[in-house]
Amino acid sequence: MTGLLLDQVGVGALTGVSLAVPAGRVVCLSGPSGSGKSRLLRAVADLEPHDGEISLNGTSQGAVPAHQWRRQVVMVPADSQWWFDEVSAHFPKGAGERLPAALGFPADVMGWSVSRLSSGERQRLALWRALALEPQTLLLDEPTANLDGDSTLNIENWLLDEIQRQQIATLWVAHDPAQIHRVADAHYRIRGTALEPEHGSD
Ligand SMILES: Nc1ncnc2c1ncn2[C@@H]1O[C@H](COP(=O)(O)OP(=O)(O)OP(=O)(O)O)[C@@H](O)[C@H]1O
Repeated sequence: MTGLLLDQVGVGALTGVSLAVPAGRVVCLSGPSGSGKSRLLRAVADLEPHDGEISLNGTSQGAVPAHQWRRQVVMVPADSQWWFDEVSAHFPKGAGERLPAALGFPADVMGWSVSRLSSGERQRLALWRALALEPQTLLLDEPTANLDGDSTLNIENWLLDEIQRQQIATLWVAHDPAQIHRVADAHYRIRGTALEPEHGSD
C-alpha cells in the first residue's frame, strides 16, 4: 500500500495500535484529554520511543535516520514552534508570492514579526509551513483549535485540497464530531488503552 502503516504500535499507555492511512486520505483520531493522541503522533514522527512497526510506502521507520524520516513525515503540533524573529525566515525564498488566499493573510505577512502573531495566525502559518515542505505524511494535532468557525471551514477545505493534490497520507487529531464528519475518510477513537474504529457515528 502507498501510505502510512502502523502495526501493533505501543506508546505510553496505548497498546496494539494498528491502522493504515492511504496516500491522499485523512484518518481522524479522537479521544479524551490525556488519552495519548499527541504521543501517538509524536511516535509516528519518530519523536518518541515506541513498540511495534511504523512504515511509509513500505519503508520501515527504523531503516531511516530520524531527520530524514521527518522530512517526509511532518508534524504540526498544537503549539507550533518558531525560531526566528521574522515570519519569512521560516519559509523558502519567494513563498510570500504563493500565499494561499484561504489563509486569510494580507500580502505583507512575510514581513511580520513572529512575536505579534495571534495563536490562530501562528496555527495557520504553521500549517502552510508544513505543506510547503511537500510531505508524504502530515500529522495534524487539532489544526483548527484556535480558529473561528468561518476560518475553520476555509482552512479545512484548503487542507483537503492540498492533501488530495499532493497525495498526502494524513493523521488528523480532532475533537469536534462535525469536523470529523466533514474531513475524515476513517475515524478511530481511543478508549482506555486501545484505539478502536468508529463506524457510522462520526
Ligand atoms: N514524555 C512523556 N513521558 C511520560 N508521560 C508523558 C509524556 N508526554 C506525555 N505524557 C503523558 O501521556 C498522557 C498522554 O498525553 P498526550 O499529550 O498524548 O494526550 P492527548 O490525548 O494528546 O491530550 P489532549 O487532548 O489534552 O491534548 C498524558 O497523561 C501525559 O501527561
